[in-house]
Amino acid sequence: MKLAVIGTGYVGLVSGTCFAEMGNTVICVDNNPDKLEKLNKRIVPIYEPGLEILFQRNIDKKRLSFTSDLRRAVEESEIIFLCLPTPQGEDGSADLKYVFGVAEEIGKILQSLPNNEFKIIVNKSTVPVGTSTAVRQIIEKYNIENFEVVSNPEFLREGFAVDDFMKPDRIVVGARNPKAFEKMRILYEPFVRQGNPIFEMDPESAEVTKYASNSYLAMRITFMNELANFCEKAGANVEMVRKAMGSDSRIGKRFLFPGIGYGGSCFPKDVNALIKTSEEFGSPMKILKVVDEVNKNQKQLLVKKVKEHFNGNIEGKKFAVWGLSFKPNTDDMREAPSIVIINQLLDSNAKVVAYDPAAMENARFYLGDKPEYAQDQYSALPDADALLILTEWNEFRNPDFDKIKSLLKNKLIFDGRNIFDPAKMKELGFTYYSIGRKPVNN
Ligand SMILES: NC(=O)C1=CN([C@@H]2O[C@H](COP(=O)(O)OP(=O)(O)OC[C@H]3O[C@@H](n4cnc5c(N)ncnc54)[C@H](O)[C@@H]3O)[C@@H](O)[C@H]2O)C=CC1
Ligand SMILES: O=C(O)[C@H]1O[C@H](OP(=O)(O)OP(=O)(O)OC[C@H]2O[C@@H](n3ccc(=O)[nH]c3=O)[C@H](O)[C@@H]2O)[C@H](O)[C@@H](O)[C@@H]1O
Repeated sequence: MKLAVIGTGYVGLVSGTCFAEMGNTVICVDNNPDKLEKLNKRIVPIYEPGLEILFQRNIDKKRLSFTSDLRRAVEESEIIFLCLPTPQGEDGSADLKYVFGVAEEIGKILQSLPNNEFKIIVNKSTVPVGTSTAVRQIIEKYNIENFEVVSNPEFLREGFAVDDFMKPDRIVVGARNPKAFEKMRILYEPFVRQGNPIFEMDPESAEVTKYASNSYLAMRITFMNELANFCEKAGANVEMVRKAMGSDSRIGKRFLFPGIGYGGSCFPKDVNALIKTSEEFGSPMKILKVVDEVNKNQKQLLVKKVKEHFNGNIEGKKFAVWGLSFKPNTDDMREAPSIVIINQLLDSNAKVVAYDPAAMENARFYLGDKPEYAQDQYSALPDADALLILTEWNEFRNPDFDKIKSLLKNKLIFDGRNIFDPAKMKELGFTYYSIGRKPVNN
């Protein structure tokens, strides 16, 4: 099939590349000249494991190309995917200016085209209920009839985006037109060969499914974060509780890891957007307000522990930070807990030397040159008063503890991701704070 992908970010680039991998011809459009320059020089502008090889192969095969020319992309494609940003607006709701702006442009383009071929405009961005209808109305203003707007929310996770896209747990397609359902079925069948379902529904249900899934996962993490804080006070070990809880098949093992609050470009904004839309429809989801509030507090927790350890004064202290991205296997810094934590440390006149395997360039955008950036994990340590672990990159899991001990000023670790075993830390002589477990004092 001939496809266009409008917006070549985390979702657009992965979707476009994976569609091309299945033999489709995909034109990706972006209006960011720097990004386009990189893409056209065959440079993947994001860190996403497994993407590079598919990206290069499909460019070689001439199935994947990049342009700023929206008109050509729309003209040459039967299905047009919108993978545009839907950031949080000032009042918490999703800002739809990118989606509506491109819908207007598509309307104008379709109106000016000589032929009147059936086009499917697929919204893959995360958008509030009713957006597909609004997009339809925008395009209809240009007297276009032979088209359908489909809602096809995306569920990929950064860091696993290629795997998630190639083998999705499920595909959700919201539409009203049987021809559109059929085209979408044909497009997605190669991705669900194992028998995972394609759920066909109305666009409103599809739009709500996306917010429901993200908010539910955010709620689950938040439950575990509150539970962890309680466990710590009550002398229980949240890691033991988590494993035993998760073994109940009704609960499941995944997404029960407590930490320093969920971050990323989606959970925080999507929870807020659902709070806002549910209020607008007069059916407020009160539980999500608590989720958002608890999550904001959780991001403050580690610095609270640090300050308590140093009797409230960390002025002039130096902290080594391992991990900046909002989670491992990505360079994405959007809403990363590290931003809150490092700013708190700096505001208290402490020094920070940080290292991340992939996110240091993006971190500079959010944190500037206020923290120092180290070349590798160990060069962040010399003379630091403590080590803070903010992202659970695999390479931090089994470090050279002797080296850590020799480089740090104090044998002191604050672990925001529970990557070490407290008993081992005791044995190694560290003072060790983690989440939802008793501190280890040495
Ligand atoms: N990042 C993720 O893991 C996931 C994101 N989503 C949703 O997908 C949507 C996109 O998210 P991301 O890919 O993370 O955003 P992103 O910010 O990485 O990418 C968006 C791209 O759209 C481009 N763009 C903006 N206006 C444009 C225009 N008028 N014409 C052409 N290109 C334009 C930007 O330059 C950027 O490259 C959001 O609604 C998000 O909530 C859904 C599932 C997963
Ligand atoms: O809509 C989106 O953008 C995507 O949002 C999340 O994906 P992502 O933000 O890439 O990352 P997650 O793996 O979900 O992690 C989100 C945050 O929750 C935290 N988290 C995750 C799991 C857990 O058990 N505990 C926990 O604190 C992570 O550290 C991270 O800060 C969803 O998992 C995807 O299904 C969805 O498509």
